[in-house]
Amino acid sequence: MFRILVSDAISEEGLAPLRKSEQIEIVQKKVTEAEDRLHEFDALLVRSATKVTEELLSKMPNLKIIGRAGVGVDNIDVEAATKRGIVVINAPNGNTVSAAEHTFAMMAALVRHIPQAHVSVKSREWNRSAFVGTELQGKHLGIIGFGRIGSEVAKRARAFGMIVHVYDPFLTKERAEKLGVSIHTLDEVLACSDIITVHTPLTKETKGLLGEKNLAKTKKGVYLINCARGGIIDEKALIPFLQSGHVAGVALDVFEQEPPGDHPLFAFDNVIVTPHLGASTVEAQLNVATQVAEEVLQFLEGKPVTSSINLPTLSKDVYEKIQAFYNLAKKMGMIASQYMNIPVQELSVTYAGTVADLETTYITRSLLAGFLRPRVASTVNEVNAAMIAKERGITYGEKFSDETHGYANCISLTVQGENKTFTIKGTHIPNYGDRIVHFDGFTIDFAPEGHLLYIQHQDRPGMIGKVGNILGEHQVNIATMQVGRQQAGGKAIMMLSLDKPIDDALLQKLTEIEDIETAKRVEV
Ligand SMILES: NC(=O)c1ccc[n+]([C@@H]2O[C@H](COP(=O)([O-])OP(=O)(O)OC[C@H]3O[C@@H](n4cnc5c(N)ncnc54)[C@H](O)[C@@H]3O)[C@@H](O)[C@H]2O)c1
Ligand SMILES: O=C(O)[C@H](O)COP(=O)(O)O
Repeated sequence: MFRILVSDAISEEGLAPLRKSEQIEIVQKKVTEAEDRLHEFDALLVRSATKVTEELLSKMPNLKIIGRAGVGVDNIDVEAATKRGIVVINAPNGNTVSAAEHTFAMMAALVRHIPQAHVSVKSREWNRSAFVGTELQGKHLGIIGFGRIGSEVAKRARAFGMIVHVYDPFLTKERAEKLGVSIHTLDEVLACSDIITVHTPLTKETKGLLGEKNLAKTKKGVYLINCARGGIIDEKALIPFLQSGHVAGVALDVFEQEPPGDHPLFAFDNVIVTPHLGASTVEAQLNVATQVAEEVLQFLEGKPVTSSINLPTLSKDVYEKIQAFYNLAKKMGMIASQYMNIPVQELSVTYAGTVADLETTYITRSLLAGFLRPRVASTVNEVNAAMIAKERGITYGEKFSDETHGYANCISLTVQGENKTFTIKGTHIPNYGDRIVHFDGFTIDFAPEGHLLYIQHQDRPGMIGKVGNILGEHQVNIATMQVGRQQAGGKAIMMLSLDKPIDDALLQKLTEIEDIETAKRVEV
């Protein structure tokens, strides 16, 4: 049973595909109300309210995937999740339009004093002169952060006859031209805008972006809007600019602390606020829930997720193309790790032939995960393999070559250990399977699966028989046996596939056969 904890309000209709599956149990509870079952859950679905901390993750040892039904993942300790091999996905575009529309609603409300007029009329006042506003048409709108939402806001601004100025350090000239905006520096946007709206994620760079220094660069009478993340506009720094009238008004949908409680900004009549409603529409919530549900189903079926925060994004057809190599690489990593059971410094993967034209990053991650798995007690997978390798001082890299050794494709792994370098080469033959075709300097041909027994020996008559006899005496059946040698009478190797694993005593017995130099078990 795949157990999912839904700890924030997520659209029931969007979750329907998950509810239909008999393999899935959905529990809708706050994490604080599900303490007794936290250890059971395979998946956790959240919005922005649930804080997915390292501490929470430590209580959820079975967690495999975190689904964020929305964009921002600043409420999730992604690094801690990655370290645990937990994939984090989000719904990057499900609430874009709703957030852009909410931004515009706040903009109109701000410059036309709608909330204040609403309260006044409901208090039986009829004070029309108190709420004279300004038009949006002809005003200069500064957009800081020109991604999905920022660009949707720009479209609406142009429809309102506004002049749009954009600051986004990652915006390419081509995209700016395509979207019909000109790129400005932050200072230019601050200096020329009548209204400034922020649409960046909350990061180290954007936290306090509109703090005292940059607020001082804005036009007197500027209006500010934050429907992105609390803290991008420094709430404390705002106060003197409101007191002096430099800032004519502020619209906040998000806060540094949510809920904000009794906030000093609420003392200002020209600060209008909403409780993080940017994505709170029927449409947005259906979109994000549907997207997350689809991703979780993909994950459950062992297929690649498409909107992962901590994995390379793979489309379905790319995954189908690389899957055979992804599996081969993982097995090669596992074999190399068990064979080279010594500390290693570097893994070098070379791709040749048809595999070289594919998305090899993912294949390499699979190989790395396979290599680390026999060496790490906790979960190791494509999500955390790179982080674990770095922690263990293992570097890895990819190369490409034309040398396929006569195969249509060839993956070559060279492992650099203390005083030992080991190379293994593998190929995938469609409709036949995976083959290891080179092993530690020997040409050989065996399937990388099952209970393998590697033996290095002197090339003498009768060696194979001696090994076979001892295994037979111990009721260990040989499924396949492949041999390789560098030259007659020299060094040689056997790779046997056994019907069951062998114990230490039998392994020791094999190493005692004359002219046998090494015997190693390898489980794939
Ligand atoms: N209020 C809400 O309910 C609501 C709804 C949806 C999204 N959001 C927030 O809005 C943010 C933006 O959402 P999005 O979908 O447009 O994300 P996005 O990733 O598409 O766009 C973010 C943009 O910010 C830019 N950026 C990053 N760092 C910057 C910096 N230092 N200065 C200027 N620009 C910078 C990026 O280049 C990118 O273009 C999200 O991170 C989320 O926190 C809030
Ligand atoms: O980042 C987002 O998607 C928005 O802030 C929406 O957050 P919510 O899902 O808590 O409404």
